[in-house]
Amino acid sequence: MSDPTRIKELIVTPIAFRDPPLLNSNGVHEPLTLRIILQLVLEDGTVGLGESPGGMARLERLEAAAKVVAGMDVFDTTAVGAAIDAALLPTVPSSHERGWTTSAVEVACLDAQGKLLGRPVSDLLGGTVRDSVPFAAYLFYKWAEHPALDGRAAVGDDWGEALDPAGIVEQARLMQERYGFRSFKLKGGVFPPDEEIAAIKALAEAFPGQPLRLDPNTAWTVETSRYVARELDGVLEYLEDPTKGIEGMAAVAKDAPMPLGTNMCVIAWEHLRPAIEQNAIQVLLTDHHYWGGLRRTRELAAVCEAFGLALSMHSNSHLGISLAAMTHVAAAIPNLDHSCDTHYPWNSADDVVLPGVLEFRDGEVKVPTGPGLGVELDHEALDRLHRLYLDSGVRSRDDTGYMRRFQPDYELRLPRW
Ligand SMILES: O=C([O-])C(=O)C[C@H](O)[C@@H](O)C(=O)[O-]
Ligand SMILES: [Mg+2]
Repeated sequence: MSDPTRIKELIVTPIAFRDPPLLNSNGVHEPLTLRIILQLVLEDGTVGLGESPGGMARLERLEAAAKVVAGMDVFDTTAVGAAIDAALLPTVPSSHERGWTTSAVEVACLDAQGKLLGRPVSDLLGGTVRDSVPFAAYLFYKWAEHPALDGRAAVGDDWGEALDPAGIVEQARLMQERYGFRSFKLKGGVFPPDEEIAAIKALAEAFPGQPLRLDPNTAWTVETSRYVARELDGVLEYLEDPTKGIEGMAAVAKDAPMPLGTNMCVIAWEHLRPAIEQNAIQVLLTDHHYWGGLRRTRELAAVCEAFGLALSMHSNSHLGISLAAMTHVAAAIPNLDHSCDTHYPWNSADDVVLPGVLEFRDGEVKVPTGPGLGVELDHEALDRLHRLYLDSGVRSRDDTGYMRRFQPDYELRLPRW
């Protein structure tokens, strides 16, 4: 007799979807970005959903994971994670890298468990401490459109250009109008620091009292970071990854007047000890996609609480399965001190989940109450975006290479200033 909680198969589907020309310290987002959608099918036909960042390496690892999880019990997530980890170990020495794979599969397991039990994933994480989760508007310098290229016409969007303080304030107003966000993060590291300081000051004037953050993704030296921190004293709730590495961040933190946050220098369990010992960071941006999944993220929150680190949440270009997972875990973490990052407004037009559940009201997403993640797969959208993946030929993210198509002398330099 078949056992309903046994995993029958893991279906791994790479997809591509539209992305605006968002600028960062590495270059510019390409017209298409990649994710991988997981359908974990149980013997009884229950399907658990997962979503992972894309790219060939991640796809191959998830396909390898699919081979080892078949036949395992969906409630045995520790064993599922260990089996995947062991399968990847010979070819993927980095535990952080292996974590991307185990995390995506854990979310699919939890979604399936919730569906079997008729309970939301947040219940499986210990229950909610908030009914809705606050997110920040994620502001980017951006071009008005993807320029015409290789016979392809230019691709515009309804956000417009943002290349100076006025453009950033206008984008923030649109974000607030459309989604009600009450805090703002600016992706920096694009223009000389004084221009980005001016943009933050313009936001502070336009949105008095609303929390602001700036994240140049290590585009600055220690000296430049100290200068920016001084200039933005009293203006930022935290400054994110101004410079590279735990030592560099510790040097900046010594006299920065605001907390420093990271999703770059503390990305694995072994980074916590040196970062805490050196007081390199005061805010950790967690991300269940690489911290081992939703349960490990909950555990990470407890570690942060023990050591007095504040907690925020990182995001990359993502769709609704990830947003649902982020919302469930954020709802279950008592010490979530800051609104979470999300790229969702930039990509939601191409979602793979049916509309109606994940909506931003006053900058918050209500925690889904349906079984599992509470979202339903849009099979038509999945097929369409998988075909787009196959036809596009895009197989990895290359912000720098894409920038060079328009500025051949563009150099990736970190720190740049
Ligand atoms: O907080 C962050 O560092 C990010 O969101 C990383 C992303 O890759 C962001 O820089 C982007 O999408 O360009
Ligand atoms: Mg960051």
